Amino acid sequence: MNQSKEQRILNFVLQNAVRGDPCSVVDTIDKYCSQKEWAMNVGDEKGKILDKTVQEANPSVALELGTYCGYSAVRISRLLKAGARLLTVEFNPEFAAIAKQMIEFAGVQDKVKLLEGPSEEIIPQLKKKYEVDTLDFVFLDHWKDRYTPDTILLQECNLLRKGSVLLADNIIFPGAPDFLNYVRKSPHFQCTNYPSHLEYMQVEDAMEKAVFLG
Ligand SMILES: O=C(NCCc1nnc(-c2ccc3[nH]cnc3c2)[nH]1)c1cc(-c2ccc(F)cc2)cc(O)c1O
Ligand SMILES: [Mg+2]
Repeated sequence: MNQSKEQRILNFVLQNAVRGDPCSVVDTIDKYCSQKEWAMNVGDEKGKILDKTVQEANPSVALELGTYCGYSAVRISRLLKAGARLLTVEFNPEFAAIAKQMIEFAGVQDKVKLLEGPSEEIIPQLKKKYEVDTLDFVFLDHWKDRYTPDTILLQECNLLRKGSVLLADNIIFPGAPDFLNYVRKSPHFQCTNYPSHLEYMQVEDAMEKAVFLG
């Protein structure tokens, strides 16, 4: 049975990156996906916007929706202060299995908890089952038509507090027009747009930051 693209990416990391070094894992995935096979990691150009937003927020508890191979989970967790944690949600069991190995190879498993299942089921469990009070930072990078319902669900579950930072990938490509509409029209969010490019391509893309105002 021939391997999946995600398995090939993991194998390339296991053979070429430095175990326990998150930066080398991130750089090695970028090298593979820019030179060999395109994949939907946030990539280095948008990754730098992600880095700055995470550093500014300096979260104690962060949530990622859409783990995929674990690239942004490794990228985010390498910046977290001691004792801080990232919860990352993945729906697809194959992706989750790859991401688990990627996170362990990078040595960030103590900071990252990978939750397998649909976001609409997991978000309502965060307070009781995963002992979350409120979320300081949320990275939305899952199915683009889930950004809006999940942003509403986060509010309904009282998981956002004044100052919680949402950062959404792919605002232009593949696009999340209803999310953009929702947060920009809402009096509860202060929005900032960050023009960029689709990972590993010269196609226009952007990220949107939406800070919850309470
Ligand atoms: O679909 C994307 N990302 C989503 C993956 C995912 N990984 N996990 C989930 C999940 C996780 C919990 C969920 N709960 C409910 N749905 C869920 C979906 N979704 C995506 C696609 C592209 C893309 C660009 C150009 C193209 F020509 C084709 C594709 C670029 C990107 O940067 C993306 O992020
Ligand atoms: Mg994306």
